[in-house]
Amino acid sequence: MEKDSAKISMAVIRRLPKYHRYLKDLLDRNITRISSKELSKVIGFTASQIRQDLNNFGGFGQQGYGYNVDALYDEIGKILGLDKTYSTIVIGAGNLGQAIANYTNFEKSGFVPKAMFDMNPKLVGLKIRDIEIHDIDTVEKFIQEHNIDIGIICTPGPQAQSVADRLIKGRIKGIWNFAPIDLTVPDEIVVENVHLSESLFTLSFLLRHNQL
Ligand SMILES: NC(=O)c1ccc[n+]([C@@H]2O[C@H](COP(=O)([O-])OP(=O)(O)OC[C@H]3O[C@@H](n4cnc5c(N)ncnc54)[C@H](O)[C@@H]3O)[C@@H](O)[C@H]2O)c1
Repeated sequence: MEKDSAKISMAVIRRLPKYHRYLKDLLDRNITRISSKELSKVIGFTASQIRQDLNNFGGFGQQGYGYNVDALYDEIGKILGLDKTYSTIVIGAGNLGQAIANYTNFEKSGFVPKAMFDMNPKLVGLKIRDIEIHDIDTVEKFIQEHNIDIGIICTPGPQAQSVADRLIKGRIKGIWNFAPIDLTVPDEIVVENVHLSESLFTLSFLLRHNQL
């Protein structure tokens, strides 16, 4: 039986996209069946970790057979919510916002960009691919009228909280935050931060300690 998803640890949830990515790779190589031991070799988690992780969602494996790669890929995709499509908007149409809007792979995974928003009047009215940049003052109305699920914050840090407040007022469901601040949001709003500098500084630490 599937456990209540609220009881599944974030550590397990954070590993699921990696399972999904490796399973896709196996499917691309026409590998349709794999044991937890073999999966462990390719993915780098222990076989017992893999069994434990997947048991959280009902197992999927069969003793003596292993995992059906196709079924497991589909199931993990469903658990991740990738069997649905999401409407997204990008706030901040600068370097990063434009790069995200130009990246068509998110759309292929079901994250459909509906609009961009900026406070700079020189950007308003322009398009990135076919995605129009709107005035930030219209964002709340746009979210409600187009039933937007996810707001992607690509503004500088000092503006990010006020942007998040506007998204929440428009009743956004989730925020993907690229600004280097921790947002304060109500419990029902889901936030996922991508703090690129923290990742870079971790690399810096590893480089430094590698050299000692
Ligand atoms: N560019 C990168 O590779 C990168 C890397 C790491 C982190 N980030 C973070 O991503 C964010 C964006 O970076 P960038 O390089 O794209 O900056 P940028 O200056 O090129 O773009 C920011 C855009 O946000 C707009 N903006 C500012 N305040 C706004 C508001 N209140 N409402 C709507 N729009 C507003 C600006 O007009 C501008 O167009 C920053 O927080 C930055 O720290 C960027």
